[in-house]
Amino acid sequence: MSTHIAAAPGQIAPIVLFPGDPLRARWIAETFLDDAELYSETRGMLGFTGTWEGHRVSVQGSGMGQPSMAIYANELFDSYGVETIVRVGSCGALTEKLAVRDIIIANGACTDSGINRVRFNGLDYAPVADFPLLRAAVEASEAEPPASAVHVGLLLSSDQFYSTRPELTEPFVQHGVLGVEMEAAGLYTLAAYYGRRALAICTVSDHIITGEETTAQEREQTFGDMIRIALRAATA
Ligand SMILES: Nc1nc2c(nc(Br)n2[C@@H]2O[C@H](CO)[C@@H](O)[C@H]2O)c(=O)[nH]1
Repeated sequence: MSTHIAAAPGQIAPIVLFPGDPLRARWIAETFLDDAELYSETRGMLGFTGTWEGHRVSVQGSGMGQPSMAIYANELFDSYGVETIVRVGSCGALTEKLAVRDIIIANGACTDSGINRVRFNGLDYAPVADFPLLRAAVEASEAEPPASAVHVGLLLSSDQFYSTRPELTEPFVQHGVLGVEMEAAGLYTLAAYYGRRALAICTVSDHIITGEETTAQEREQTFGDMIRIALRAATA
């Protein structure tokens, strides 16, 4: 057991899919994993382990924002020896190059969070994905193209959902950042610290520029495509 995850040693697989929403973790476990078993529901943040095409895979909710995500990622890496974490989440599109339902495979993640400022004493670290995992995800998306477009690019992991200074995202957009969410940069930093593998794949569920949003049915379809990419990449 760890402070926030009630799993016994060995109950969590080396590969973990990491959605923000615990109910999405349940949906992934029920939809994609055989013999899925609940290993933790501490504070309602659900975690399951099952098998996918013969590989043991776990699904753990991370919660929203880098502080919550970091609690679970630290314990997955440090207390349970997890090797690979793939964040499978949603984000908002920051550019009209993307449409809602598109999928972003994040090669890196910028952040406005204090979490890395503290960690690097005010200097700028570059949180990046594990390259072999990134490459495998791109290859999986090419081998079995999803219904929507796939983009490889940067995310902005913001600490604010209700931004008090929306104009501050402008420089990020001008430097090619594709979407905004709240967890990837912290995950990439922790994976590097522990010498493990991490990747973030996000579906665009809202559009910051156009205000467009996806329907629940569209979200489910696109989310399924993303999970298939994540599973193929993590088990390649
Ligand atoms: N900051 C931010 N986070 C977003 C946005 N759209 C989505 Br989905 N998210 C993600 O969804 C949750 C907030 O609804 C967080 O976990 C974020 O990662 C957005 O437009 N902005």
